[in-house]
This record gives sequence, C-alpha cells and structure tokens, in this order.
Amino acid sequence: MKSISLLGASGSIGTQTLDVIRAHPDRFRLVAASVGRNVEAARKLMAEFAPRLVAVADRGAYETLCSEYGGRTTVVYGEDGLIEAAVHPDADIVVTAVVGSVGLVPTLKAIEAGKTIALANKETLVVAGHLVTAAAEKRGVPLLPVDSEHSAIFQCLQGEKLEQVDKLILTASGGSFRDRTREELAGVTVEEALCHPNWSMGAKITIDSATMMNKGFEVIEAHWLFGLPYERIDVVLHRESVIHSLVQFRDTSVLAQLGTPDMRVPIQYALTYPERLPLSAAQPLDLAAIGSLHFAPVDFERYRCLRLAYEAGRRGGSLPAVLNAANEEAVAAFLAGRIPFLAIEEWIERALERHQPISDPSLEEIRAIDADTRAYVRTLLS
Ligand SMILES: NC(=O)C1=CN([C@@H]2O[C@H](COP(=O)(O)OP(=O)(O)OC[C@H]3O[C@@H](n4cnc5c(N)ncnc54)[C@H](OP(=O)(O)O)[C@@H]3O)[C@@H](O)[C@H]2O)C=CC1
Ligand SMILES: CC(=O)[C@@H](O)[C@H](O)COP(=O)(O)O
Ligand SMILES: [Mn+2]
Repeated sequence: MKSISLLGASGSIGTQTLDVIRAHPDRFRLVAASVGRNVEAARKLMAEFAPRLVAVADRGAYETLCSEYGGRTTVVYGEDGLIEAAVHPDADIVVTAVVGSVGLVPTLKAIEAGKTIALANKETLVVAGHLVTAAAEKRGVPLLPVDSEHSAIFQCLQGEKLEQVDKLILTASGGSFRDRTREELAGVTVEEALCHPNWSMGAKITIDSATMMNKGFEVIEAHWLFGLPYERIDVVLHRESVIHSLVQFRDTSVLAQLGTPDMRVPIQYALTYPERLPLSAAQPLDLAAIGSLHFAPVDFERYRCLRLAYEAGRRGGSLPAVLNAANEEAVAAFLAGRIPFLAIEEWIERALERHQPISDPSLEEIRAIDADTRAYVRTLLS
C-alpha cells in the first residue's frame, strides 16, 4: 500500500490522480491533499477518501471547511498549509499537481522530508532545477516524471545507459493555433486559445501549449531530469500526440513510447514504478484506425516562446526563473482578457532583456527575482 499526498487535487492532473487512486484501492491511499479555492472539490474528496489532512489556499475556505468537518480531517491553509500537506509524515509519495511556481517550496520541503516525488508541476524545475535536482540527489529521493513527454523518455530509458543516448526528441502538438499563420494570431480569443486539439488540461498549460512555452518548459524540464545539454534535446511537431516522445541512441536506434492521449497512464506509471498495473479506463491504441502519423520541423520564429525558453535554459542561472514569472503573469493577463495573445511573448522578452542575470541563484534569490519580475510585468499593463 502506498500513501499519497496530492498537491493540487482539484485540478486536471489532481482529479485524474484521484481516478487512479480510486481504481486501485488495494494499492493506494490518499493521506493528504491540497486544493486552491475550490471548496466543493475539498468537500468531495474529504467525504470519499477521508484524508488525514487537507490544505486550502485561503482562510475563508479554511473556516468553511472547519465548521463542516471539524475533527475528522485536519484542515490547514496558506503556503504553510501546502507545505504541511507536502511533508505529511504518513505520505510515501507526493504528487505535485499545483500549477505555477507556488509548487517550488513545497516540493523542496517534501524532498527534504525524504518523500518520493511524482512531478507534474514542471515550473518547479524551470525555476530552480539546479536546487531541486541537487536536493533530490543529496536526500536520495527519486523524481518521477508525470509530464507525458518525460514519462515517455523515462520509459524508453529503462534498462538503457544514459551515456549511450545521443539525443532526446520531444514531440509537440503545436497547440490550439497550429494551423494559423503568425499574422492570424493577432486577434485570437481566449476561448479559441483554450481549445487544445488533443488534451483536456488546466487553462494555464493550455495557453502555454498554444504559445509553445509549454514545450520550452519541457525542454528545460528534460535537461534537469535527464542531465543532457540543450543541444541534445530536440523538438518535433507531431499533430496526433500519439508518440509521447523519443530517445535516439548512439547507434541511431530510436525508441519511442506511444499511447492514446490520457494523462492517467503517466500518472499511474509514476505511482506504480517500476511496476505496471492495468488501467481499464484508458483506451488502447489502435494504429490501424489512426492510419497515419505526421511530423514537421519547428519554426522558432513562429513559436518565439520556444526560442526564448531554449535561450534562457542555455544561459541558465536566474534567467529561467524570469522566463517563468513573466510567463505566469502574461498568461494570467491574457486569460483575464487584458492583453492580446501576441503580447504574451512580447512581455516575456522584455522581462528577460531587463534582467541582470546571476549564476547559481539561491532559493531566496529566486523568490526575490520571481517577485520582482512579476511586479515589472504588471507595470506593463498600466
Ligand atoms: N493538465 C495536464 O494534462 C498536465 C499538466 N501538467 C502540469 O501539472 C501542473 C498542474 O496542471 P493542471 O492540473 O492542468 O492545472 P489546473 O489549473 O487544472 O489545476 C491547478 C491546481 O493547482 C491549484 N492551485 C492553483 N493556484 C494555487 C495556489 N496559489 N496555491 C495552492 N494551490 C493552487 C488549483 O486549485 P483550485 O482549482 O482549487 O483553485 C488546482 O488544484 C502544471 O504545472 C502543469 O504544467 C503537466 C503535464 C500535463
Ligand atoms: C499532456 C501533456 O504532457 C502536456 O504537457 C502536453 O504535452 C501538451 O501538449 P503540447 O504542448 O505538445 O501541445
Ligand atoms: Mn507535456
């Protein structure tokens, strides 16, 4: 029996993780969970899974839940509450499924507490990959990828020697606007941007996919998870999201992991690794019905966010933290209808140009840079 702490239980990855836990009650037990502001989701998971602890983002949600459930489940709130969920003494494995850099500190604390990490929150590695991987190595804690591309690479690497890898190839769907020219992006709406062709995901990552910042983040995530330099991490456009990613070895052999686009598969693999369990809810792949798969090179001018992410990753230091903070603010402004789609990349570029990079930033420096970048980007609105 594995005991799970699930951070971000009310989100897209969070609810699919609950599906996996629900499907294997003999294997998994939910001991702690967090939601942000979705009190109804907290209510439901407390009634169904009776976790020992639930963290919510704010005091209002905390008071509501305490008055209803006093005693049965401990309710906590705020940043400290999220950390309490992450380090819960009964948890063996922590699924990091909150969105954004708010996931960084709880993940570091969970690592320090010796928890296995099932990592969905890619922003954690973008912002502070050097700190997170060093902490995991020092504590001997596995970082198991949940992100579909990284799970695919991780699966392709089983039984292989990393020194025999030539390169990693991440597949990219191209996002909601893949069939539009750059000129056609000027007037796109939030509603259109939220229509991902293959995956149903949270709003922020769906916009990141449309700008291809998601793929840029995934390149940085792959760099930290698998330790390869950026010139050996490639991206190829693949419309169907059936091949989740590939590994090319030095003898030119290429291994790939395929499957229908269903995040419950990589979530479950991270929770059961190195075992595999049945997943009856997932649809098996029918290649004959699909017929053909498509591939194309990436145009770095069309997808400028991907170029910015490669550049920030290569230069390293504090630049990826700026990239992330500016992106979080710009995407939030776009989702709120306050800026046009193409302003997202413009704001990020301006934040990166303004920043005086430092190498090997500490956690305190990263938090200060995150706050400073967000404040700067918000001034662009006024
Ligand atoms: N969705 C997917 O298929 C994939 C997602 N990922 C990554 O996984 C992470 C989660 O994505 P996704 O599930 O789509 O996101 P969602 O937006 O669907 O869910 C985000 C979760 O984080 C919580 N949350 C948001 N802000 C805060 C905060 N300030 N404090 C505490 N909790 C907060 C939300 O709570 P509430 O809603 O209650 O406010 C919710 O539980 C992201 O990093 C994403 O990049 C990676 C691969 C695939
Ligand atoms: C499901 C998942 O892992 C997402 O990160 C997905 O990869 C988004 O797809 P694209 O970024 O390729 O559009
Ligand atoms: Mn992905």
